[in-house]
Amino acid sequence: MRTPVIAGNWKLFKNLSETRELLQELAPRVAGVSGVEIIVAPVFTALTTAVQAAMGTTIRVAAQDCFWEEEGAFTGEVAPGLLKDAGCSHVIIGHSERRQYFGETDATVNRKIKAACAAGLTVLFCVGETLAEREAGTTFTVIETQLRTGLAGVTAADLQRLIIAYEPVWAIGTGKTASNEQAQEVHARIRTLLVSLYDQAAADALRILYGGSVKPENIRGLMGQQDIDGALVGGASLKADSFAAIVRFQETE
Ligand SMILES: O=C(CO)COP(=O)(O)O
Repeated sequence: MRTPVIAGNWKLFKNLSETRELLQELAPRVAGVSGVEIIVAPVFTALTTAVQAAMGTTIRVAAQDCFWEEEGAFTGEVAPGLLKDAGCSHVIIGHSERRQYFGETDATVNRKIKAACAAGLTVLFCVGETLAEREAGTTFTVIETQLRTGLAGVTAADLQRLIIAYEPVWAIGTGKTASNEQAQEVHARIRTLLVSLYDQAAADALRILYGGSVKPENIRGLMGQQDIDGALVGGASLKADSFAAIVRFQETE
């Protein structure tokens, strides 16, 4: 049985007081939910505030990116060990917005994943195709390359520190969710690839989240799919009510 994961990627939203406020609103709304891992990913400057606000709850805190070196002359970067030191348990790596706007490549994603695992963080490794790639019929080729390169040198032991998030770029912030079937198809193929890269047991244990316009209204259908083990939520994670409703997907009608 894979424990579902519901993660909120707050992107570049929420200052310190808003971070505190959102977590104070969220905590009572998700208290008592068992069997779901809950993660929020605020901006770097709000991480320690979030860690403090989440103390005593089951909510875990993720960073939205990290660097691959632990220290050195790398102005502006944040090391995985520093995230751990700040109280983060998770880090998002390879989000399509970093690939699109900040020059993230499969090779840098790979270095970051290995460094984050070595620092003892759990990685939310994002993959996904653009609309042009889907329309050209290359969805799975693109994702396979992202996975093969991203996971190069990632050991079976490291894999236990990994969660994959499939986020079709065309579904992010557009209100267009992949259909349950479209998402399931890609998730199943990701799992099959993991069997060939590792083994059946490792692939069976790994959580694969879906991301892209996830809302309280569509989470249940997505979670009903065999290979969908949770969600990476953007917009709907910025409000306590909608994020809590997604976390409580087992209870919605
Ligand atoms: O990018 C996402 C999460 O990382 C998805 O964002 P939306 O839920 O706003 O589409």
